[in-house]
Amino acid sequence: MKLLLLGRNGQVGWELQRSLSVLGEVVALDRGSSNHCGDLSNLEGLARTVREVRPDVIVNAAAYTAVDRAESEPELARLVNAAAPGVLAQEARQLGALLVHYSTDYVFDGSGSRPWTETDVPAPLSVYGSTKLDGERAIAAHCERHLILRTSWVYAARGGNFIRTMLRLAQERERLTVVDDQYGAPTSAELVADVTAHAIRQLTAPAAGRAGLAGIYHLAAAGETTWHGYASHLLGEARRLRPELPLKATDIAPVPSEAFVTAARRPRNSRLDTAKLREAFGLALPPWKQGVDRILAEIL
Ligand SMILES: NC(=O)C1=CN([C@@H]2O[C@H](COP(=O)(O)OP(=O)(O)OC[C@H]3O[C@@H](n4cnc5c(N)ncnc54)[C@H](OP(=O)(O)O)[C@@H]3O)[C@@H](O)[C@H]2O)C=CC1
Ligand SMILES: Cc1cn([C@H]2C[C@H](O)[C@@H](COP(=O)(O)OP(=O)(O)O[C@H]3O[C@@H](C)C(=O)[C@@H](O)[C@H]3O)O2)c(=O)[nH]c1=O
Ligand SMILES: [Mg+2]
Repeated sequence: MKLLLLGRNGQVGWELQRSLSVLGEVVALDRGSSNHCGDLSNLEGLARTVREVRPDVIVNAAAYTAVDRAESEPELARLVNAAAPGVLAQEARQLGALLVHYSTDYVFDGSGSRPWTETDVPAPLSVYGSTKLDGERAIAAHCERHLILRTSWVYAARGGNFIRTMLRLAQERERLTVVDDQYGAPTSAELVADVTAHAIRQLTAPAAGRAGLAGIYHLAAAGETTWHGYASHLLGEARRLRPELPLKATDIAPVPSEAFVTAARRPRNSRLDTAKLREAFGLALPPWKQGVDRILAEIL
């Protein structure tokens, strides 16, 4: 089996280089690759890459993920998050390839407190969320053989994420303010990559009925917290693991969303119901703290 991985240096892309390697030959590209075009803002180049590589599976881990910046750069966000996945879907369909793609809890408006299911109607609050939703729709419209995994609050030992931001801020400031009215589940890039490999294995197995597995699934670690709960847990754990770390922040103040002003609005309810994924693929999803503690041990 031949796999084409786009966005290989992102949080999820980096972990996919590991988890996909047991499935077959992986051609892994980033935007600066010289052998093939891996730049999602170059739609012709992207189509050419798929035609040259002729993969059995395309895994797209590249995306415009700067949530606040997207508010002032909507065209670029839409090109990368919506137009490029549409091109990948058309090319995958031509080849009969499986297209694997990622989306986000930010496609929802965050109303209510019930975990969102795959049949709930998305209504994004931000440019990022809206472009990600358009990407999902472009894929569903052009390529039946797709797997879209909607995940949330992704972190990894490398790359930009909330854990690394909090560890940095806690060394700079005595007091942090963190929102305590947005609920979700921090999910490790490792988990996303491992689940992806399991799902691809099942979707490409010669067994009958695999076609029925295509579609959209919610993938997040088990349990829930708020950004404040997440920050409190990770800084407590950091102190326990490395008492000598110069963490100045002793006060982590919980604040409502209105008190922490950002360019983009974010959903209050980002809980994802993962029953469909667990049942379809026979998987268990670990509690969110398990992955966070593991990555902290790695970072520190
Ligand atoms: N991060 C999160 O919290 C969440 C992410 N997701 C989704 O999961 C997927 C993976 O995200 P994650 O790994 O966390 O994101 P990262 O931001 O860590 O990685 C995204 C990668 O995409 C690359 N990229 C951006 N623009 C282009 C472009 N024009 N051409 C080629 N590559 C490009 C980035 O490269 P560079 O660094 O050079 O810009 C980066 O390597 C995305 O679809 C994202 O929307 C879903 C929910 C939560
Ligand atoms: C840095 C910081 C953030 N916050 C808040 C702002 C926001 O509501 C929340 C998280 O902020 P961040 O900017 O780190 O995270 P954000 O970029 O919103 O993370 C999102 O990224 C995209 C790609 C996704 O798809 C989402 O699932 C989600 O992970 O925490 C504080 O309250 N205090 C702080 O000091
Ligand atoms: Mg961010």
